[in-house]
Amino acid sequence: MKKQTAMDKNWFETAETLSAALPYLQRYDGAIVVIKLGGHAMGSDDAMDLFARDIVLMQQVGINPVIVHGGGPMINDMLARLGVDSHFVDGKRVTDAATVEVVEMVLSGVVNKRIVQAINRQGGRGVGLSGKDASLIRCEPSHPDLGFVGEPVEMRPEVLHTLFEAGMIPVIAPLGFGAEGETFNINGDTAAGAVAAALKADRLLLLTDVAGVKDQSGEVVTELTASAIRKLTQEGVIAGGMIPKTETALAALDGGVRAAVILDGRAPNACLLELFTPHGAGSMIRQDS
Ligand SMILES: Nc1ncnc2c1ncn2[C@@H]1O[C@H](COP(=O)(O)OP(=O)(O)O)[C@@H](O)[C@H]1O
Ligand SMILES: CC(=O)N[C@@H](CCC(=O)OP(=O)(O)O)C(=O)O
Repeated sequence: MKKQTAMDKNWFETAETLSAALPYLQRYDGAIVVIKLGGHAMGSDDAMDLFARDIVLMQQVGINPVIVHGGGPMINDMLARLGVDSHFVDGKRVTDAATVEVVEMVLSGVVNKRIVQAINRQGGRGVGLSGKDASLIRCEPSHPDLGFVGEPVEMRPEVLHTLFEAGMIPVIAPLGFGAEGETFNINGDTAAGAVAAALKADRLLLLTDVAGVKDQSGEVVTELTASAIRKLTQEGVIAGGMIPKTETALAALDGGVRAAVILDGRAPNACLLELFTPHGAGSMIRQDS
């Protein structure tokens, strides 16, 4: 069989690849796949359309896709336009009362609706919501120094099952609510992991701007166990923004997700190649057996 590459834009339109994909289509029938789309992985409108086409195709073949998005760069732009200073501690934005208003405006507004519209343009029915809707994500403060940064503590995923049954595709902005009615800003990876665990998802796909988790020599490792991740982190090979991503993957596995995959969201058909080909895409992380 010809090895498919991420450059094959019309991957699912050829009979050869479709027949190779058949066993995978059957395997994933009815599966729940949570996809985290980070701000850096959101490209031009054309790239967004290709991403949305993959998501709609997944749904058409029987998968229940859920998108959890980020939008850090878009929040940065808006804060800069408003003259509000912002900084990060350990990958999380220190979020005061003024900042959380802007975060909600940007994530639940422009970013969320851009994704919803892209899905709808491809013939799907995207429904935008945040962790506030239907009490999906209740949070507690993540750390006293971070202000309104939330850690998910209670999930109510029923609304997502209702949307699946209605044939709709949930698109979730990473915001939550607190016991006192506060709005919390949640790191996008953390929110995706919490949603995936609450749904006991079959796959958590973390889309980013690198091909996967790289080892000491800079090669992408296609299969990783939880203990291999811990070793690479201790050795400093996994660093920076990859640390919260791999931590999210491990927490999701502990929460009952079958496997998490870190892959390049900018590559055409990335999600389809991961799900429907023998070689997959990116780095797949599983529990130690
Ligand atoms: N071992 C590693 N393998 C791959 N990427 C790594 C590794 N260690 C650190 N990184 C960095 O992590 C980045 C991804 O994290 P981040 O920029 O936060 O992604 P996103 O904005 O998509 O959430 C990569 O672009 C890369 O620079
Ligand atoms: C607490 C925290 O840091 N929240 C993030 C939420 C958006 C996000 O995670 O966006 P990416 O996935 O594009 O990085 C923020 O304010 O930037």
